[in-house]
Amino acid sequence: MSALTIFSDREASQPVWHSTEAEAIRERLNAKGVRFERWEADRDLGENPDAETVIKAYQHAIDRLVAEKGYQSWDVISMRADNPQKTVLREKFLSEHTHGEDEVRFFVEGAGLFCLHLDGEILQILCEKNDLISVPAGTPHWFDMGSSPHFTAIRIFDNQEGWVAHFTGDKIADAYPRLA
Ligand SMILES: CSCCC(=O)/C(O)=C/O
Ligand SMILES: [Fe+2]
Ligand code: NI
Repeated sequence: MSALTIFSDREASQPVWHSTEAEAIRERLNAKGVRFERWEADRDLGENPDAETVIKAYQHAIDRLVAEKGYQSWDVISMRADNPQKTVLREKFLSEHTHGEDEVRFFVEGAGLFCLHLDGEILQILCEKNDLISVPAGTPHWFDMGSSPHFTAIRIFDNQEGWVAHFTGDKIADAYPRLA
């Protein structure tokens, strides 16, 4: 179940707000400029879909975002617990970073934890299948796929280069809860 848990960025041991209600999550995130919507990820992708299969199945959703926002490129990130790169990739995304563009992700399988560092708060969003999230450009954030990752997400970019991150060097992520 999608969830939002909010902490102060100075106190990692006690959340100040928590909800699993999609509408409450949406309102709270929208107030911070973060887009959060529940879309329909209803296509059968099989057990371990390749990128082409995922793109083909969700071209209609990509087209909708492109028409709305003029995005220029997209790719698919898919992780499973047996991926030999899982620990390296988990560590990479666990380092606080920013992007020069909105981070737009549509979860079509599984789940992952986005953590945004905004206005003195840490917003932890447990995104799951059906969730569309767009984190504003320049927002410091990290992402935890967990020790047994299982998710597939479509990433949509407003440039041709794809994923480019700027690591902040801040170790704040180490203090906050992770995905089990
Ligand atoms: C669900 S996409 C996660 C990886 C990624 O692209 C990113 O930028 C995390 O912050
Ligand atoms: Fe990111
Ligand atoms: Ni699956």
